[in-house]
Amino acid sequence: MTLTVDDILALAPVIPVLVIERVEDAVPIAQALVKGGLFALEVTLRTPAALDVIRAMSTVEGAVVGAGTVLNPAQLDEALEAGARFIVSPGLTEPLGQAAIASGVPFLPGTATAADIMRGMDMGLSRFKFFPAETSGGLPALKALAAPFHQARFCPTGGITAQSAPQWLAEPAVHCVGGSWVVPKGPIEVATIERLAREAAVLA
Ligand SMILES: O=C(O)C(=O)C[C@H](O)[C@H](O)COP(=O)(O)O
Repeated sequence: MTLTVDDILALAPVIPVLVIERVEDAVPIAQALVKGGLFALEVTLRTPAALDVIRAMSTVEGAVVGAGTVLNPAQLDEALEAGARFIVSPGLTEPLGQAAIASGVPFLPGTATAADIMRGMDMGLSRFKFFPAETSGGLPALKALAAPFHQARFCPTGGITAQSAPQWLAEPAVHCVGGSWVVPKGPIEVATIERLAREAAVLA
């Protein structure tokens, strides 16, 4: 099923940002996240295994697997080829933006300033990652940016925690938040991931 960017943002209040080193971890982690109630999974292209992780996670029923840290059209093509159903980028460049729009894939480019958002809107985009959320001024900055851009909606990411997420989610311009806290680095039990996902899925 083809989903729109709004469909993706509405799947759960939190998009887990995943940095997965070992492809054998992909399916158990995706199963735990889906079981916990998080369905849109952002696999960052930060590890050599990432494209195979996207392929493996895409076999898990209920998982909607996307690629993060997509920096250019070549990586966009690789991610799409691996089956990514949405694309997240830390920023917005003209080449990546044009290629993503031409492909039709739901695309969430990073923005941190009014000029970033205006560049995205010039391309016809209105859904953005706000990145890096906490160090770009946090919630006060997002509120100030959202005021003039009332059609824009955001998925703030970067420095957000289970504790701070509810304040972000209470902002009308925020559709969901992204964060790596659901799958912390290092060896971790799938039961813990499922519990963290379950807690994240009911944040509002
Ligand atoms: O990899 C990317 O594409 C990024 O843009 C960065 C990630 O979204 C953040 O690093 C997640 O932030 P934390 O939840 O603070 O770990």
